[in-house]
Amino acid sequence: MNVRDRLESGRAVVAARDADETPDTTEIRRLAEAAGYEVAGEVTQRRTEDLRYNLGGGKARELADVVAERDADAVVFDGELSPGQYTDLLELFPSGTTLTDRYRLVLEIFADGAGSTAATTQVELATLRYELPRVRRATERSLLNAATEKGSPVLDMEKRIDAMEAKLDELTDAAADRRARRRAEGFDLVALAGYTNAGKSTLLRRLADDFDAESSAPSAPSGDDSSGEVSGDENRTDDLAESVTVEDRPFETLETTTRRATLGGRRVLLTDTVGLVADLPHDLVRSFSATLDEIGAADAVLAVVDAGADEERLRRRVETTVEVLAADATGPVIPVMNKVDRLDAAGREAALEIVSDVLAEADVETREPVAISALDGTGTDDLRESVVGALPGSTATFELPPSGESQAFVSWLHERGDADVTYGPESIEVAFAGKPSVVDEVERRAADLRTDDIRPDSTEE
Ligand SMILES: Nc1nc2c(ncn2[C@@H]2O[C@H](COP(=O)(O)OP(=O)(O)OP(=O)(O)O)[C@@H](O)[C@H]2O)c(=O)[nH]1
Ligand SMILES: [Mg+2]
Repeated sequence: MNVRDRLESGRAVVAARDADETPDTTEIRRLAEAAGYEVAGEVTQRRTEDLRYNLGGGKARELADVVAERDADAVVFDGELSPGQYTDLLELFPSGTTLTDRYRLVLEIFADGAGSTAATTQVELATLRYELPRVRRATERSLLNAATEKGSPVLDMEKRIDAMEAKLDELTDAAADRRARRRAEGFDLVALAGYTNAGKSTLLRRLADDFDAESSAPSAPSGDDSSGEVSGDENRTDDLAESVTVEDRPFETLETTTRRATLGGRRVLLTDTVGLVADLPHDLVRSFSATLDEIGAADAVLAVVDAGADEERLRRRVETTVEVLAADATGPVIPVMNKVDRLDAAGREAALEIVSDVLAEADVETREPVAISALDGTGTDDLRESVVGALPGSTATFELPPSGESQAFVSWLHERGDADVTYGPESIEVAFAGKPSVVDEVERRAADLRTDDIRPDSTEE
């Protein structure tokens, strides 16, 4: 879904304030562009927050002048504005100017790009949750007893929020059922998580079975199911309505998407998730529950970071990612340092140090970081190995009688995990490694084939 290519939100002046240093506007500019604004100028200030305007009064008036000079339609503010600051700033600007803070900007991007019911509902819910306290305050100010009065805007919003939460619960339950089904079919679930623009979708394409990583289009035909569902049919993937697009801009991916991958003989479902961004109120992140659910349900999580980012950004982005993972991930986390094609040995070393540093402080179960380039494939074999090592696994060795039935069983084994098969004159010897639940089933089926020589040696990891 690339509605945003056609979207034009007008000309915007970007404003940013930071108490400790001159604000860096790179990210807010890129977010503004992703929301369809043409950035026509910027005003920044280093000072503590002014209660009235957020910026100092003089700076706020300077901002108004720049808006007029540049003939801008909008101001994009890098931060969260209180309802009062929002109103007072707007009053300074030429009439007709719109004002968007960081939070609303992200909501705008999502509102413009969200396609599926779940994503649209999540955006609407996040917007309502954001507006509710503001409307409540405004209503209180106008002396309406909003909470009790029938038909009041507050009551109305509360009802809509309840309805949307119920709708989302249903969708969430359906997604959970789907994951349970996939697990029962022997799939491991792996989620790709990380800061926006880190290269998650590029990596998904690199690892998935049905993509040629070099091409920009999926190699399998598109179906019309946008739910992220993967077909139970062994041979094809049915969820390609949303193509996995890669773009050098924040929030290119606005929905979770799942693809099939085979890693070390294991059948894995890889889920690409919505990117994270720093400095958003927690409940907005919470609103994108599909992403958090996928992270929470995954047997392993790949935490993708752009290792090419400068030190300060890298640290901030890893911190943002780790914060979310610490709250939601239950499986082991593999830090993936992507884009190392942009770094020399010293750069890689420096990036590794920062990543390890942040991870050491974090309350998550992590594995060794793996350095890769999703773009040129460097390190992706190591990553595959690391993922397989992080997945819950056990092994079993057994012999089968040389029969047609055993043959069919062996083909089945190859689809369920890593089967090492040796054909002898009297028997077929098999060493199998895979998901514990699959290994249990394998042992049962092998026993049914009347082998009397089953020697399971379970090695839980
Ligand atoms: N040099 C280099 N660029 C990369 C690599 N991986 C991804 N990129 C580029 O980084 C940009 C973002 O890649 P995406 O895969 O869209 O990133 P994402 O994490 O899915 O981003 P969102 O969906 O926006 O959160 C694109 O321009 C990619 O071509 C890499 O290994 N090396
Ligand atoms: Mg993406």
